Amino acid sequence: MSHKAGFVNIIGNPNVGKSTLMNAFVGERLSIITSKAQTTRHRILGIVNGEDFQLVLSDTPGIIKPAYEMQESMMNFVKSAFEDADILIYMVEIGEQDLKDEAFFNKIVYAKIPVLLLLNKIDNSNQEQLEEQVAFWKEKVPNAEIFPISALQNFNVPEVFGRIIELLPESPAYYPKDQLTDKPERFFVNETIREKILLNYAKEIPYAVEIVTEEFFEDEKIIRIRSVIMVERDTQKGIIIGHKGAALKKVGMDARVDLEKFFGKQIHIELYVKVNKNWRSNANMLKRFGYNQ
Ligand SMILES: Nc1nc2c(ncn2[C@@H]2O[C@H](COP(=O)(O)OP(=O)(O)OP(=O)(O)O)[C@@H](O)[C@H]2O)c(=O)[nH]1
Repeated sequence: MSHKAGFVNIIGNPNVGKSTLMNAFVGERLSIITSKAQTTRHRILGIVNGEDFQLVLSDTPGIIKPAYEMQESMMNFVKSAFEDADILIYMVEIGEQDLKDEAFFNKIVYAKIPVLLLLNKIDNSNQEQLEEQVAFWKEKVPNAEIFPISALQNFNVPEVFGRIIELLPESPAYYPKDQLTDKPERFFVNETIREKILLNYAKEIPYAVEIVTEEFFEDEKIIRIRSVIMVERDTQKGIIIGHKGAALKKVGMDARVDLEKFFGKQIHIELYVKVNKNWRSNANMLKRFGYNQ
């Protein structure tokens, strides 16, 4: 049986309905994971698995609200939104006229991947307004397929989903399907730790790590987590640990704050650092998320 898989990047201003769309997709489909966890350059909104497909939806927060000061980082975000994805979803809401950033907007117009423009919240509009808006966006983004939708009311959402599946390239799954549905918590933990490493260290380090959560034990009150941060070289191990362990401790504390919010429970987290020269070659499935820089 042939299998399709790919990355769909959703961009759009805050509050246009990205999370609601994800939920609508889930309502339609099988297994799913949602998180606000951040990968290197994308925030994964969810993964939708079917027997013969896997759809990884992410957004690129840096685009709309530049959270990173360095110009270079911004450029990476820009690049990744258009080059790492197989399909680009540009989500707008009724009444919206433009992306705030004109240069960015032009990128959408010249994107080399298929662009689906979702005009959301049409339950808030009438026929006349809708027609006017569709005409407006057709002119603005001639390369896009336009779908008026209501993510909230699931209007036209199955059609969008079907079109995405059609457009997905033939590919094996990027994430192991059952493992993910079995142990999504570990995945969130890994991505949260990864994010904290990204924020706390100089640029070279984050790309050289892989996180493995070896223990995730939950009882009524507390979640106990033990994770290993794998690096390629001894020098990197030293940097991650830091003077008297201070740097690693900071990563653990920062991660704990986020994880407590996410899981709504007290978290106890232990972090270890190990040197494993070959992790990179074992991490194929994660390459597309920027591990291969
Ligand atoms: N009327 C209407 N409201 C919607 C629709 N889709 C989303 N909303 C509402 O719009 C608000 C924002 O929706 P979210 O899904 O959180 O938007 P988002 O793009 O994920 O927001 P950020 O995470 O801030 O970027 C919520 O109050 C939703 O209920 C829709 O189709 N119709």
